Amino acid sequence: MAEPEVSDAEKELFGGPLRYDFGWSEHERARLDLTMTSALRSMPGLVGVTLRMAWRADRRALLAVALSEIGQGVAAAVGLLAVNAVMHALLGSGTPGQRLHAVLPGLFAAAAAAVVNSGLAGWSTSRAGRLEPLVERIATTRYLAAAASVELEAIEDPEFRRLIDVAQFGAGSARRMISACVAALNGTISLISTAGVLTILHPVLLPMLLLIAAPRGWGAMRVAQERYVSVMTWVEHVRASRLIGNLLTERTAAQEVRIHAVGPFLLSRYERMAESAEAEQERLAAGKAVTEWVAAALSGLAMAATYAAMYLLITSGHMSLAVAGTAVIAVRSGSASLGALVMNINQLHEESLYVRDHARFLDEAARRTIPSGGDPVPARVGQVVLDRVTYRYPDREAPALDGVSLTLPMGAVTAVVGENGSGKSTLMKVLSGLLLPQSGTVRWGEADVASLDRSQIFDRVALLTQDFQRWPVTAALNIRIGRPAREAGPDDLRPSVDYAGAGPVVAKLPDGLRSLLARMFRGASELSGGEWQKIGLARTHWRSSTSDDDSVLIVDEPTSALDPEAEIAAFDRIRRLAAPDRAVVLVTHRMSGVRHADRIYVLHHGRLVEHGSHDELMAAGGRYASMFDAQAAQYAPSGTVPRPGSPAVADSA
Ligand SMILES: Nc1ncnc2c1ncn2[C@@H]1O[C@H](COP(=O)(O)OP(=O)(O)OP(=O)(O)O)[C@@H](O)[C@H]1O
Repeated sequence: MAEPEVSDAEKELFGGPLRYDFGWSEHERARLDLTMTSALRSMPGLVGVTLRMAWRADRRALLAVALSEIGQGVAAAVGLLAVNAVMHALLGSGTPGQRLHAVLPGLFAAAAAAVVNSGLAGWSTSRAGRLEPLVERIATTRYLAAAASVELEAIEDPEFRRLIDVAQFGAGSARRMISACVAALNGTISLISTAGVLTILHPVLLPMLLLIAAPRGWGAMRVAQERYVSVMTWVEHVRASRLIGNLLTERTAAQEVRIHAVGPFLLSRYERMAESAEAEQERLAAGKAVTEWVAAALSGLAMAATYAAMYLLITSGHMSLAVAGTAVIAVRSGSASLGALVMNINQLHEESLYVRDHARFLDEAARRTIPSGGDPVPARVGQVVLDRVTYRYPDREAPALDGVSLTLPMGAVTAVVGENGSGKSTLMKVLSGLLLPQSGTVRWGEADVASLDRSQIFDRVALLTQDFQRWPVTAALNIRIGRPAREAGPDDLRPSVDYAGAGPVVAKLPDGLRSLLARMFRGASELSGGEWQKIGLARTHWRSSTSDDDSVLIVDEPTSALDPEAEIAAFDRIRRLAAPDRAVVLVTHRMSGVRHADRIYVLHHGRLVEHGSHDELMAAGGRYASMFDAQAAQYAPSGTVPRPGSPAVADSA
């Protein structure tokens, strides 16, 4: 496929034409295979998939739709035959009065057929209107449930993530497939009935009908294909300009947009990118106009040939005037049905690509779902032990954790330190059961996590990470959501609020704990990063305080947004969370926060290189001691630390 001529703005911004790595762009390629025959061949399978989904959703509604569509086809055929009777009566022998009288039964039959037809169409619309949202809801619920229940490893796997992206369009497509199916069924049945009536009237009329409709079908296919080619080549570029446009309105970019004058810069690039996309739209519209004109001309020629043939048949006495009159009406409605049918098959094919992705995602998600069942976790375990644990991310060469062994006794505070990328967060994911090690074991007491019920492991872990979820709900629910199944009113949550030092934060909110913390909604409040961390700490307290069994509390960089005083208080609070039935694990770069831990482990390139108490590690003078000293030096009296940019720094560089 030729690379489109994109604007120079895109080259400047992205270093060349943009290509998104999204699975759904595969479809744009697949759509190009769309030919009349392939679309027709795949039709029964596609209809089957959709019908099965609709059958499971509401079989009565589905049967109603099918019956009403078949009924409409029959009514249309009866209508045509009635028209034929009217024609015969009108053009038959007798006085005008007798002929008018003879017309009446046919007219009544045609009117009755039209009334029945519109009644059935209404019934079909109302039942399809019930099926469509139902099918969409079922498909969406399945998608969301599957996505929420897969292993974390699947969520972090780029391939699977792509499948999640692609499959999200499946539910909407399933809904649209219902209406496309109903329309296709309607088109097929009315075509069959028209074809049947035409064949009864005269055998030559059916091929004539096909000849009239074929150019229009060809035109519809060609316009659709042209559009697909264009979508495929332009989808990334259109999105690129939208991306730039969105940046101008985004809150996160707002400050730089104004102060660095990024606004006018991006706006001019947006305009240039949009202009090149508009030129493509114009080209497409011109092509469409030509194709449609050619199709209409060919169809017109076929129509003229049909009328000429009918003229010859009438003049040679092979066709009556009445049959010819009915045939004119039947040919017009038949060619319209055929054109619509082509469009519907086209749409069915397009939507089915996304429905298939949805099905593929569900299969893959089922394969990667966190297994249910397993042995129960004993209420008392005494300690959690990692024994020579190794974990490597699927898309990485080097292991993130390499033969790590450590023990977390209940009642103790264990700290894990190490430079960026040393494996601390990965260690926490393994510890919490989110990731299973590729070798080595994690044991709760004597039991290996691999044989335990994972949902029970999760139930025993409380997690507070630096990027903990800021849920767009009320402050109370933001705390209660630490254990959402447990009902709690403001009074129940008060100890957690007090524990986290979040009292003043809540007091400032317009409606206390009932205040909504979701900026996008009217009347909602906004918290600062540090205030959110206090809410997070309260949530962790709520979760920990609602468990009686031995558990592990993991806190990963909990104080990064806190001011120095709040940080000291937070570390103190976290230490106090250690209890006879709780092991606390603290991950942080703030060395002052770890010095009081019972035991400190130092990670380096995925390996544990040192462990001991603060005093032992300082005395050993190794990596921990140098990390501690480096941070302590930041707070040394001025003059002993060179200022950035000073000659001393420049000289030593
Ligand atoms: N989802 C992932 N997929 C692939 N590699 C990952 C993933 N998460 C982390 N890694 C890699 O694994 C290694 C350990 O990362 P990890 O996040 O555990 O380090 P960390 O010690 O917590 O770092 P930091 O202090 O910066 O938070 C790093 O090399 C990182 O790039």
